[in-house]
Amino acid sequence: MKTPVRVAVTGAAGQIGYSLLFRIASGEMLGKDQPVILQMLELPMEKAQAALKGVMMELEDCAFPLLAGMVGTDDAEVAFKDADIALLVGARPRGPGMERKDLLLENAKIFTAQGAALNKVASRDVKVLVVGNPANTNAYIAMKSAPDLPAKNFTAMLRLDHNRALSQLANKADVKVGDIKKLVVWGNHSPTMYPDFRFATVDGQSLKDKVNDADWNANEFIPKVGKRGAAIIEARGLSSAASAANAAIDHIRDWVLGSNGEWVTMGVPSDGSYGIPEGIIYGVPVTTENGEYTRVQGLEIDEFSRKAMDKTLAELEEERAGVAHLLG
Ligand SMILES: NC(=O)C1=CN([C@@H]2O[C@H](COP(=O)(O)OP(=O)(O)OC[C@H]3O[C@@H](n4cnc5c(N)ncnc54)[C@H](O)[C@@H]3O)[C@@H](O)[C@H]2O)C=CC1
Ligand SMILES: O=C([O-])CC(=O)C(=O)O
Repeated sequence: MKTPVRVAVTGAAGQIGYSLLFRIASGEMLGKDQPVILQMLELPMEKAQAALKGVMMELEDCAFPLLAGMVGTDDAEVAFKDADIALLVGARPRGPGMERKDLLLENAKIFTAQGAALNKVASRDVKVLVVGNPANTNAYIAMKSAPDLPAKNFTAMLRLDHNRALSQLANKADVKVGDIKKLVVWGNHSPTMYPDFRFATVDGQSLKDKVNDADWNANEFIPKVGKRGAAIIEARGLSSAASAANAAIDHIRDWVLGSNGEWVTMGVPSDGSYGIPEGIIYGVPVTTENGEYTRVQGLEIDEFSRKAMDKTLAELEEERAGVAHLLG
């Protein structure tokens, strides 16, 4: 039997938490032979703690053989103690008519405190995925608040956007979603993101050539992927939860277990490539192996793409400036 992996999940009693925890405990994230200990954080409020207790009772009732232990707490330093993986989900979600950056200042405080707690007590190799919005800038805040941890361990979730783009492309080109390779979503998890299928292939053939519709790309595909979160809120009255949890599982699974040479999109601190200033958490294509991600380098950036990538970068720089005063 393998040593259990400690997985911290914040916002554990929320909608995404409810879709996420059971799948982690069943082995869908780290493998069917990997025991896990769930370390769950919720707000120090009676209602949130009671809801967390209920979730833990249900986890118990599933009798998951891989669930080697559970902790439920309102103290970040307890939740993050020796954590190998930290899924930072807990934050206020947006409602109708809001943009994700409207949540910036409200949610920023959470990520300064949680970054500091991770810095103090988590495993030095902790892999952090920020889901709470605005995800890229929250990941940046957590990273800056954890100076003793490697910056590369802080990532933001662009995988839901990547998966959304895959499905739209599969429909348009009438191909199987699983056959599409080499897709990327550049930038911020916001409507400025740039889903880019210029390099994508299906069975080794160019997907761009197959689609061959620049108007659809610019005027339907890109805005549809960018605004999908809002469309879900409009339809459901609540923001995406099951698909967000699914993307979080995809992100961590690939980071830990490897992507077998396939490209996946992760929001990671920039190394300066593609004209993205160092440190900005920006969606880029990566491959993953042995628990590490490697950027896909050297892709050609044409004029249309440069413009789109600069636009989403400008938004991230604006968000960063908006929280600079919190980072001392
Ligand atoms: N990056 C992405 O692709 C996506 C991000 N999101 C974001 O994920 C976040 C969570 O969404 P939902 O689960 O739908 O919201 P929710 O409101 O159902 O759950 C959030 C939970 O977090 C808890 N919480 C709030 N502050 C906390 C703190 N400081 N520490 C611990 N727990 C805390 C709340 O009590 C609540 O139970 C939101 O910010 C949402 O916008 C949602 C979908 C996709
Ligand atoms: O749109 C939202 O606020 C929730 C989210 O991030 C998404 O579904 O992409």
